[in-house]
Parts: sequence; C-alpha cells; structure tokens
Amino acid sequence: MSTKAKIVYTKTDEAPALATYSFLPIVEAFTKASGIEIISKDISLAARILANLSEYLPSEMQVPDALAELGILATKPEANIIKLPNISASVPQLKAAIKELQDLGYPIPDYPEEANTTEDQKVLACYNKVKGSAVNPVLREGNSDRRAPKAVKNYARKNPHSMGAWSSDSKTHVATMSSGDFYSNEKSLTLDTADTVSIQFIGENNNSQVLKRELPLLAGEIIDATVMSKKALLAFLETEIADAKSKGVLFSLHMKATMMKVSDPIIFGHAVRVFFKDLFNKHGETFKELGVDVNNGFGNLLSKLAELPTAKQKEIETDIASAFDNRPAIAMVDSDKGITNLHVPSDVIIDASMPAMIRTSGQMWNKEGKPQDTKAVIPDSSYAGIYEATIEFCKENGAFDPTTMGTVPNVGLMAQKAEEYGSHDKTFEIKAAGVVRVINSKGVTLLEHKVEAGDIWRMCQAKDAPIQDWIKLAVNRAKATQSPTVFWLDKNRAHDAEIIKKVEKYLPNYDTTGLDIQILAPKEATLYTLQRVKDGKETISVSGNVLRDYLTDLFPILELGTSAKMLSIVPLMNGGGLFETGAGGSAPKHVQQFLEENHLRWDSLGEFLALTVSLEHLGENNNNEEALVLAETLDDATDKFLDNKKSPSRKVGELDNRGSHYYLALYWAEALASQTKNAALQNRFAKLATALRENEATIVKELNEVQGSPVNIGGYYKSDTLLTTNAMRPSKTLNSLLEVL
Ligand SMILES: NC(=O)C1=CN([C@@H]2O[C@H](COP(=O)(O)OP(=O)(O)OC[C@H]3O[C@@H](n4cnc5c(N)ncnc54)[C@H](OP(=O)(O)O)[C@@H]3O)[C@@H](O)[C@H]2O)C=CC1
Ligand SMILES: O=C(O)CCC(=O)C(=O)O
Ligand SMILES: [Mg+2]
Repeated sequence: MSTKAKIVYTKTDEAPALATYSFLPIVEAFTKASGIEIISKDISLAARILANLSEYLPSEMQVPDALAELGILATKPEANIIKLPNISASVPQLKAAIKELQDLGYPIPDYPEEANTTEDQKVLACYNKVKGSAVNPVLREGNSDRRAPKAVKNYARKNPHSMGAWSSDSKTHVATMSSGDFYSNEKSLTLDTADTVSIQFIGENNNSQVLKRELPLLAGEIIDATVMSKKALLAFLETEIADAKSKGVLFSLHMKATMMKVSDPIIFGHAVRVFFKDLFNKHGETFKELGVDVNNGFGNLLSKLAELPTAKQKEIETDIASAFDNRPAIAMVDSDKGITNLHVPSDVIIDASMPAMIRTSGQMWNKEGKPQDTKAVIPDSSYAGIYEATIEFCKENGAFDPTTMGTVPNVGLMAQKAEEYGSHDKTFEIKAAGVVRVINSKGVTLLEHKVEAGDIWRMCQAKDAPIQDWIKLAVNRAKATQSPTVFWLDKNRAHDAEIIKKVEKYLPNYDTTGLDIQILAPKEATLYTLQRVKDGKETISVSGNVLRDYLTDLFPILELGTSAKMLSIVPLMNGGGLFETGAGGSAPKHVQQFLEENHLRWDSLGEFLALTVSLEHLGENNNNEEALVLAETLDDATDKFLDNKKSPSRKVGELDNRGSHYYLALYWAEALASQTKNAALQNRFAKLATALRENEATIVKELNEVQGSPVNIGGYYKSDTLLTTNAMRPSKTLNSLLEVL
C-alpha cells in the first residue's frame, strides 16, 4: 500500500485530554487496517511550555514544538487535523503549570513578575508565546463553519435540557459604555497597495517612541485602530458598581482575557481596583511593595498577603471584608470556596459565561450559593448589544423552548488572525498623553488617535483573501440550506463599514438568485434572528471573529445545552481540513469532579462529529474508500448513540465518558459489520461487533464500578501517562477486544 494518509489527533488539556486517553485507542483500532495513520501531537499547555523553554532543559527532557509543526501543516493541502479544546492560559494558570513542571523536576525558570533584566525579558517573551489563546490562532488557517447537525438538533428537541424561566420583572441587564470605548473611537481603512507601516507614539512634549516597527500589510487589507479611554472606563465602572448596589443586583464582569490577552487583563485590573477602591486607597503602597498585580485578578492580591506580618495581614483582611460589605454583592464562581467573579480573569469568559447566565433565568450565584439577578458589565459596546437584545427578548417572551426553537449556524471570519483576536501584538497601554499614529512607508499618517496616560490603544487587521473565502463560505451555506443568511455588520462602525464594502464587491461574483442574504447591525441581527429562533426557523449568522466566538456559544448553549455538541469545521484555505471538536472549552469543572469521584462527565460528541468529517475529508482527498465507509458508519453510530441516550451522565456511578465511548465503539462496529459497501471492513468488524455486544454487561460494569472514590493521575497540567491510561481504560474486557482487532 502507498504511504498512509495521516490524521493528526491533538492531545490537549483537562477534560478533553482525559477523554482522549479513552477514545484515541478506539479510533486507532478502528482505522489502522484502512490505510490511515493516526498521529497524536501534544499541544497541551505543559508541552507548549516545555517546547518554548527548551534551552533550559537537558536534552532528554526536551520536547518538539508540536504546535509550530501543526501551524506549518495547516497551510498545506494534506492537512487533516482534529483539534480538541485546550487551555488558553491566564497568568495564574501559567504559573500553576510552571510550578507543577518544576516540581516534576523540569528546571524551567519562574514566570518573571517583573522583567527588568535582559534574561527576565527573554524568559517572559518565551512565556508570552504560551500565554492566552496561543493555539487556535496558529492553526486557524481557514474560516469557520459551526452548526448543530440535524441528528443533534433533533435529539435536543426530543430530549430538552433544563432552561431557567424568565420573568418580565427580572432586574438582570447588560451595562456597557456609551462613549470613550473601543467602539466609539474606531477608525478604519482599506489599503489599495501593499505597504509597510509602523505604529508611533508622539508625546505632548514631542518625545516619540516606536511602538511597532515594520508591520507588513497586503493590498486590500483592512486595518483599524481604536482606543479605550482609561478615564471613561473608570468613570463607567464606578457608576455601574454604585448602580448594582442601589438596584440590589449582583455585579459581574464579562471579558475575554484569554483571547484579548493584552487589553482585557488591563480592563480586568481596573475593575478590581475600582471595586476595591477604599482598600487600594488605604493599602496601595503596601500592595506596590508586594508586587501585587490585579490584572491577574483579585486572587493575585490575596495570594501575596501571606508575605506580610500577621498583624498587617489581619488589618487588610478586615478591610477586604468591609469592602465586600460596602460594595454590591458580587457574582461568584465558586461560592463554597469564596471565589468571586473578580478572582481569576480566566474563570469567567464572556462567550460561555453570558449564555450560561441567560440559560439560568438571567441569574448568577451569590455568596450564599443562591441565584440572583445580575448586572453583566461588558465595558466595550462593540458587541454588548447582542446580549442586551437577547436579555430584553427573554424578558418579553420568556425563556426559549429547546423542543421548538430554531437554529443558528455560523460562518465566521477568523483566518490568518483576523480582527480583534489577532490584535495583541499591536495593543499598547499608553504611558503618557500624546497621539498614536499608524504611519506608512512614505511617512503619511493613515490613522491617528489622541491618547492619555493609561489608555489602551490597539490596531487590528483583516486580510482580503480570508474575507473573500468567508464570503464564499457564506454563499455556500446559504445555497446548501436556502435559509436567510445575515452578515452581522454595523455600517456605523468604521471597521464594519470597510467589510461591508468588500461584501458588496465580492457577492456579485456568485449566483445568489433566490437566496435571502442581508446585512444587519449586530443588535438588529439579534432581534431578527431571535424572532425566527422562537418560531422554530433556521437563520445563518455570518460574522467577524469575535461574534463568531460569542454566537457559537450563545445559540448552542440555548439550543443544545452546551456547545460541545457542535460540528465545527475549518476548511483550510490551502485545501486541508481542521476539524475542531465542539465550540466550547476544556471544562475544568469536569476534571475536578473526575479527580474527586472518578466520574468524567465530558461529552465527546464533538469528537465523534469531528472524526466523521475528518475521515470523510481523508476518503475524498486520498481516494480511500474504506475511510468513506468508516465515516458513513460512524455517522450512523453517532445517530444510534443519541437515540439510545448513551451520552455521559452528570452523576457518579452512572455511565460516564468512558462508558459512552464503549457504546460508540459498539454501534460503530455493528454498523461496519452490517454495511455491504465494503466486504473487507464487514469481515474485519463482524467478530468485534458480536464480542462487544456479548460483553456489554461486563464492560459497563468494569467501567462503572471504578467510580465513587478519588483518583490520582499524578498531575493536572502534565498528568502521568501510565496512571491516566489506567484510570481512563479500566475495562480489561474492552481493552483486550480492541487489541485483537
Ligand atoms: N477551542 C478551544 O480550545 C477553547 C478553549 N477554551 C478554554 O477552555 C477553558 C475553560 O473555558 P470555559 O469558558 O470555562 O468553558 P467550558 O466550555 O470549558 O466550560 C463551560 C461549561 O460548558 C459545559 N461543557 C463544555 N464542554 C462540555 C462537554 N464536552 N461535555 C459536557 N459539558 C461541556 C460544562 O458545563 P456543565 O458542567 O455545567 O455541564 C462546562 O463546565 C479556558 O482555558 C478557555 O480558554 C474555551 C473555549 C474554546
Ligand atoms: O482560543 C481560545 O482561547 C478560545 C476559542 C473559543 O472560545 C472559540 O473558538 O470559540
Ligand atoms: Mg468560544
């Protein structure tokens, strides 16, 4: 046989990584005789740290830079990558992972609190490559196509998840800025020809500083720049904190500190300082001496208090307690442990946190662990309107009904680090009053803002080729579904106005006869879509990168209870395929439960869907008939899996992730054994299908009886391979059946 076609299956973090220990051996067993090679690539946070700090490690401890390899692969036609969700690390998570690796004996340096020396700057630069959303932007060399497959949608309609009722007198609302924010200050233009620009700051006393040198731009590229005024932000936060107190609602802040890893931690830090302003007024000096940095959350302050003499510690603790009394009640992440919304910037991430709140009657948890109406603070107003509109809609119409509601697939512009999510290397906290200019190679100023000390200035890019590809993808989906297709673009926003020009330029390249394609600003698009959702209809959202992220959690969480059940395809621009699993994250809560009671409630449906399309892609691209049959039968097996309700339960002692994998394997083997397209596959799987069926009771018993007590896998970020394998593959019967295949 010619060289085998390859599928890369990523090893990531937390719950999806645990699930991989159980699921990957099944995938390998099922595909190995069909000319398919499954390659596992470790892009976990721990592996990325080790790869980036190689020079500090002895050779036997060094690991390859798997992410860099995959980044290159993603630009090649042969790419076929299954990408599971991974940790996008905030600084507290990064430090915890570094500590774990050091304890395991890896001699890597600490995360530098302050980078004053050249050495510290070098280390910090290495860690910055690992920080925040450092994986997805590298692999996403294509735009995104996320939707709920029919079978999944039908399943949700027949088996609705719980949905909190909405009352018209709910006090829950969104608070967002009306001036001085990124939305209000945005300027944008499209380049006619390729150029190289630089970003410069010119102070009021005429001292100037180059913020970024030699930024190459392509012809047709859209750039935009904007600024968040610190003064306006602080005033806004102060007003909203007071308003939350007077209205008796919880204060909660919703940011994306992981993807917006430069701007959003700064905004997060301001929120912590304004919320605890008396504390900072009184103890600011002490905090400075301790090196407190609340851009990493209020938890950073708490962790430093132990360094103080006991008396001082007590005094500050008393002042913290009175701050909590004097300020509004704050939304909790974990009320049992006293962890608030302001503790860690990666605990509350807007794409998942806002829909979760909307699903629970617009309420979040207070410190007594009871649900309460909430003020959701989303400082920048660019996209806050979509949540505002959804909340208003629920107040007026009540909660959505998963048994009847329609569906909202998304086509998202994200290739080549498009828009805000690619802006962190062009985002700056401004040191003094002056202007920031984007200047072209001839010295002409393209964009300019007046700034003050503490303002956050940023520039974003969107290249022409990805935009064209995105428009093509939108037209394809519109044709395939015949559903109304809405570009969520605001003509009054500078950047969107440039994108609209491109949509108007490129749409006529396609035959759109009979298609309903519209352009609506995000708030109007939300209202239009929600009404159709309520009426049970499908509406395709076509959006930029941030809305892609927000909408592909918002609608799935309302429709399906979780975005883990989404089909999430990234047709790579050079012909390969990146198949993401679900649209959500790495579910740290699930790991906590697993470690405490050896029950993993992670639902791998997203992995099943991704594997199906990956096999299909491989079959078509390599003329591999067996891969196509494997894909078709896996699709049937997934339908049966849903029909027979074999998804993991949330409760210990019941079927969990491991048991759900067994059933998928059983149904897949049965589908392969009963199909008649390919006799070789039919023969190969006949015995296994019978054996898996005959041993059902034994296997399920072996998988379920291990549950109920804590499990040790030897690490959180870098668990022990053998311990984790044993924990995730406890059925000897299942293991030996897979081995003989
Ligand atoms: N593509 C990627 O790589 C992404 C990575 N992330 C990263 O993931 C981490 C956690 O993010 P967070 O915002 O908490 O979002 P998560 O999606 O991890 O968690 C939110 C909740 O969604 C539910 N959920 C998510 N996936 C599944 C699944 N497969 N099966 C069942 N339930 C599921 C769970 O709710 P419940 O337990 O209540 O059922 C879970 O607690 C962060 O580090 C973040 O940066 C986030 C988004 C995407
Ligand atoms: O990369 C990340 O940090 C999160 C990605 C995400 O939330 C998404 O793609 O929906
Ligand atoms: Mg998301």
